[in-house]
Amino acid sequence: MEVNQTAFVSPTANAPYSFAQPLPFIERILDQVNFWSICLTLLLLAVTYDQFSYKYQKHGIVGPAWKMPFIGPFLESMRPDFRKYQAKWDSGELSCVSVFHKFVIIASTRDMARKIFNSPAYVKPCVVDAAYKLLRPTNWVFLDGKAHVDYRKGLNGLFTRQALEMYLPGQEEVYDKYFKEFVRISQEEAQGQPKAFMPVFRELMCAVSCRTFVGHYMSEKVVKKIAHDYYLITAALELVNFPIILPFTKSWYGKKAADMVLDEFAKCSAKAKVRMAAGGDVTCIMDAWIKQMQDSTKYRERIAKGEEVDASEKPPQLLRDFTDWEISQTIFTFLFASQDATSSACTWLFQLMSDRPEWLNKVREENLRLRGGDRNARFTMDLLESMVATRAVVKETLRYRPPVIMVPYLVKKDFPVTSNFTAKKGQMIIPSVWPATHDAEAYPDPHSYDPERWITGNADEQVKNWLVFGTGPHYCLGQTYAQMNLIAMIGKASMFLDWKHHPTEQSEEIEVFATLFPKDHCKLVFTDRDE
Ligand code: HEM
Repeated sequence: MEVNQTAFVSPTANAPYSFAQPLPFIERILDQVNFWSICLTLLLLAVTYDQFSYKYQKHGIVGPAWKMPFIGPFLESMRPDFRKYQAKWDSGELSCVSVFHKFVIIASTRDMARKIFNSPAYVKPCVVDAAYKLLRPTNWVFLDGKAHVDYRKGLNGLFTRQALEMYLPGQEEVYDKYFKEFVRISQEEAQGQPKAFMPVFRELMCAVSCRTFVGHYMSEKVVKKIAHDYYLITAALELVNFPIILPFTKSWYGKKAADMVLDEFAKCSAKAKVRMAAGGDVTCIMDAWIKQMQDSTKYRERIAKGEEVDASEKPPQLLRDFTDWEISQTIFTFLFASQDATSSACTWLFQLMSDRPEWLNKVREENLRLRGGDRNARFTMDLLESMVATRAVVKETLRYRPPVIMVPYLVKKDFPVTSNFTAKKGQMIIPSVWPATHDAEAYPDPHSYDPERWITGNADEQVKNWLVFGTGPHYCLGQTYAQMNLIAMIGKASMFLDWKHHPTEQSEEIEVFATLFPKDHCKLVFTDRDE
């Protein structure tokens, strides 16, 4: 055959080609393949992978045998049930759940919790999933190692005894106003009937925090708006959220509320800078911080000019200048850290004091006695620090109903938690607080409320179990402030108010709304107390 070498065809390409015939059974399968069967197969493979990955990660610790495909107990975590947490703590010193892509390890015992709090080489706080989005990933609380230690050092000066004393008048002003409001709400709005006061306490705590953090730079109207919208932020704080923020979901509303709060704090910062530069006195945390920055700048300028500056004039911490936005982010972490925890403690305190009138009487007697019988004598640190019964009542409330029951951490490198279990990088690991504060060895009869253990007992010696404010490099920065504030509040309330708790079947049941609250939200009636 003659081959035309100039033709654009190749003999092989032109050759008739026939597919090899598949085996009959493969032919039958191929006949049945369609879009849906491919999808179903992929889904089954993904479910199998999800289950096996969970089983593999769980190796060596307690947890459900299988997980609900992909979402795990996500729906349950949207309605947290305290009894389920308790069941988890009781199930073993390490247990687990897997929600979406996140494998979560729960450490129950005191020693296991302490080990995690004190292992900064392996873990760093992650608060909860949504926190990165609300507080912003650049926020200082997510700093790690030396960067965190250095940043925190710059904030320590805001919580010294001397600094806390300067914030007391602002706090007292808020209590004066809100105690009148409690009586008005009970008598006018509720017409003398029991009313759930938990939302009012949340507003009170938000107002106290805002006054302490940003003084009078924020109007009362804005404080009320923040107190109201803060609910949306708390509601967004589920342990693990849907991975992206979808419009009109809790995370979406929470983020909008957080943006509003950040904007307001940034405005306060701008105002505080002007006032402090003009020589204003320190009335709040923002003032104290900005003053330190401005003092540092002045000191540096003097040194740069070659001036001889006496060592005593050097500010205790030399700070750089922070922008309004940076200041706002940091002040927001204070509100974020305090709002739910102090509201929880405040609600339980009012409930417990009414239910234990013998302790309320001791608090009242102590507060009047230490003020020389004059209930109008103002707060001082000396006064607050000299209270024995009032301190015991606050400490016992925090032990009996620790507001923060667990603190989520992120594993940043493989962490050999026990000899047969290693938490893997990227997993969440959660030291628990509740079991440590309800440990019968440290606190005999742990489920009874007994402030006496802080007076004649040895509760103060149980430092290893006192995890209410965490421990390790991230322990609560505001712990002294928080306790002093609660002592001041309940002491003053005892002298100016009478209140009656109307218990319901749910008063002793615990609701988890980021922190712990009585399920019926604490039904009270307030009346004025005569001198
Ligand atoms: C009863 C009230 C409070 C409780 C029970 C509480 C509890 C806690 C706990 C358990 C932690 C985690 C500690 C850790 O990971 O080791 C924490 C951290 C923190 N708390 Fe509090 N807190 C309270 C009030 C406050 C207040 C009023 C402020 C601020 C004024 C505050 C500021 C902070 C900050 C900034 C952190 C993070 C510290 C860091 O990462 O270095 N807290 N708190």
